[in-house]
Amino acid sequence: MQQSNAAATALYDHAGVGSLHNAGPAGGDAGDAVMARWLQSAGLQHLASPLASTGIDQRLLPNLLMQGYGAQSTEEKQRLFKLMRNLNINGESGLEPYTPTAQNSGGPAASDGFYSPEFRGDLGAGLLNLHAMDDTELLSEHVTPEPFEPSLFIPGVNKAFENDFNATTNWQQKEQSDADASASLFSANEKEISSTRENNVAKIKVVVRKRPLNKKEISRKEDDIVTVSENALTVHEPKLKVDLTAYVEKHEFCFDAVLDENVNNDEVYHATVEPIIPIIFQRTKATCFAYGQTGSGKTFTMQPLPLRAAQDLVRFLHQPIYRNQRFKLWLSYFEIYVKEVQILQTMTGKLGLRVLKLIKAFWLLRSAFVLWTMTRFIYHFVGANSPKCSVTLLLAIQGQL
Ligand SMILES: Nc1ncnc2c1ncn2[C@@H]1O[C@H](COP(=O)(O)OP(=O)(O)OP(=O)(O)O)[C@@H](O)[C@H]1O
Repeated sequence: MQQSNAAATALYDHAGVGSLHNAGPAGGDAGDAVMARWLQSAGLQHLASPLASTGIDQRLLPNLLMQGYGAQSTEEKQRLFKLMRNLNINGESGLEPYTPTAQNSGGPAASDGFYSPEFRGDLGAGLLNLHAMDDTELLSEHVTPEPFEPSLFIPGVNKAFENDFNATTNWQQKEQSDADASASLFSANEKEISSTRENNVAKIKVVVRKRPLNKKEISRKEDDIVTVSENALTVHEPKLKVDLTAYVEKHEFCFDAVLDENVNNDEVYHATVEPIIPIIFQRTKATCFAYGQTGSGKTFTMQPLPLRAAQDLVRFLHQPIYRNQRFKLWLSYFEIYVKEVQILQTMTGKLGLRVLKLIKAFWLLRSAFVLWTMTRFIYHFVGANSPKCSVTLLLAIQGQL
């Protein structure tokens, strides 16, 4: 490596005195000599003479080399690749940046040379500097979690969403109170915050749940390629460079919440459905659905949610504040299979409540069936081409879209 750097430096130095690139399109003796020394440094001197005899524009030679011109074996191609990388095309190796010398300042401009943008452009087609690639290009934009509006009636129920909201608004309140202790100003500010809150209520909350590797995947010794941190998950995608070295490309995605493989179904309920139950009592519509590849855990995740939601709904209906508001509980099951919607059962009022208690035992089986068909439907129309990933998306929607 040391050797090839030295050769690259030689090539670089010669650029200043008009050797390789200043030799013009037809090349020159000095340019040939530098090229030969450079190739020799990697034990590839045998590639120099065929190239020199071609009469090809010297500036195209590195590009041709990278395309395999002259090199026979994979090992030779790999050596060429390393050699080219050490040329510091992107200014990232140990070489100093090119500064035009007094000698060349009067001659052809540096921009015409080996390191010129024009030349780099030529190299670009054949030389892909993977080390210079910026993985962050693949990062999604940072998404600031937007909470649901907490219920006005049942403080404390919207724990998860309220925590999110408090995190974003606490600093505003603190700054304001520090700056001005005046109660009237504070209350004006509170009004402002409250109106901002009303205008900025997120209508959709997206939660991702990662499932653990299953027995089959473990027995096949598959890697767990998803890691979770706070509200982001990273997919570690194994890839191969052009020189066949393995590397891992990271793709990071942000969501309102990301639940790792250790969370239980109760925690899923707390993070997704529980906060939207009180919202229903504000006469707002709420929906929760799951999306994900087959086997990613949609049924496992969704199955316990309707029962938990029904328990909370009944509990709310019995609270004094709602008891006299003539709320009706109306349950219906329907199956969506391909293009057909079939209503399985509908119940209203007190009958609904009574039947709800009776069917508790059958609830799990029935909801699993309905959710299974629903998710199959969603998968069929939306997810057929999605990449394999062991995560389930839970979309908790409040209000009318
Ligand atoms: N978080 C989890 N923890 C433990 N096991 C899980 C988890 N999520 C899913 N599983 C298991 O993974 C398997 C597949 O899950 P599930 O049937 O829910 O997937 P699915 O997305 O509904 O698949 P399909 O779309 O084919 O119906 C099941 O055996 C389930 O028990």
